[in-house]
Amino acid sequence: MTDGVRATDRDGAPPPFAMAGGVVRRDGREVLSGVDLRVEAGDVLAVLGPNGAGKSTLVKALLGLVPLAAGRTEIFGEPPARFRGWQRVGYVPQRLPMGGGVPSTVREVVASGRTARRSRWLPALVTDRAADRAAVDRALAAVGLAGRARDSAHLLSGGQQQRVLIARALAGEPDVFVMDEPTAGVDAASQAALAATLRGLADAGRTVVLVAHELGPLEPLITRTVELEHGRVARESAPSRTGSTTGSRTGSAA
Ligand SMILES: Nc1ncnc2c1ncn2[C@@H]1O[C@H](COP(=O)(O)OP(=O)(O)OP(=O)(O)O)[C@@H](O)[C@H]1O
Repeated sequence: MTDGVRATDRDGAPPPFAMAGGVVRRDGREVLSGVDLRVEAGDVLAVLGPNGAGKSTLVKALLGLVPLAAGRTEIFGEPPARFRGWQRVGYVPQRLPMGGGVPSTVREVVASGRTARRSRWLPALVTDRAADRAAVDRALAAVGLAGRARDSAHLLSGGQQQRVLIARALAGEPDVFVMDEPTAGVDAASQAALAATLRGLADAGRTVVLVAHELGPLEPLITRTVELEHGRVARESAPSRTGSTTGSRTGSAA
């Protein structure tokens, strides 16, 4: 492989994410320093590291939500600015964004995960609307919030809001999930439920990138880990599908 960005997988398809020499500066300070990272289809990758190491910045940069000051990154072979397949990517941010002062119900937030699947120009067909409703119902059930669908999302606890955001991503039925600390502030039972959901996604061949401080019950699902320190990849390991670590190395990710 000569170029971390351009290389393709065995089928010739570009990988979900490929970053080469990624640098991000915030307030004139380098918070991501020359990160090389390829995420292959089917990876369940955990991005680990201490507070402030750059984990959230890395996943936002992979998605093009923060610009690179140097280096390159691609989503399914396209730079984020040219990428058009957003229905293939589900992002679970750390917090529920506060939108415009209009309270949204849990169902409305989860249903917004379907938006990228719809045409901007054509009205939704009746069959599309039925598929949307069914996907939203499945997503709500998967995170145990079916009974809270009509509640205001902003009045839920932090852990429940996190589950709403996970459901929003599930509702979009994407190929790739990017989750920023999906277990932060979530009780043990909800973490176990999330682990079961992730197991289903992994078994279905979905790609998952998740940021975590502690893996907890998610640990057995993780196929790769990347550990950041001070904005650099300090360690990379490749635990097996069953979660036991098969190897690790120190240095920059390839
Ligand atoms: N919008 C911003 N403006 C300025 N600095 C920022 C901004 N966002 C993040 N930073 C800084 O970038 C560095 C990396 O932050 P980031 O949130 O990516 O780390 P993290 O590893 O995800 O931390 P945590 O585990 O606490 O969420 C930190 O020093 C942080 O203060």
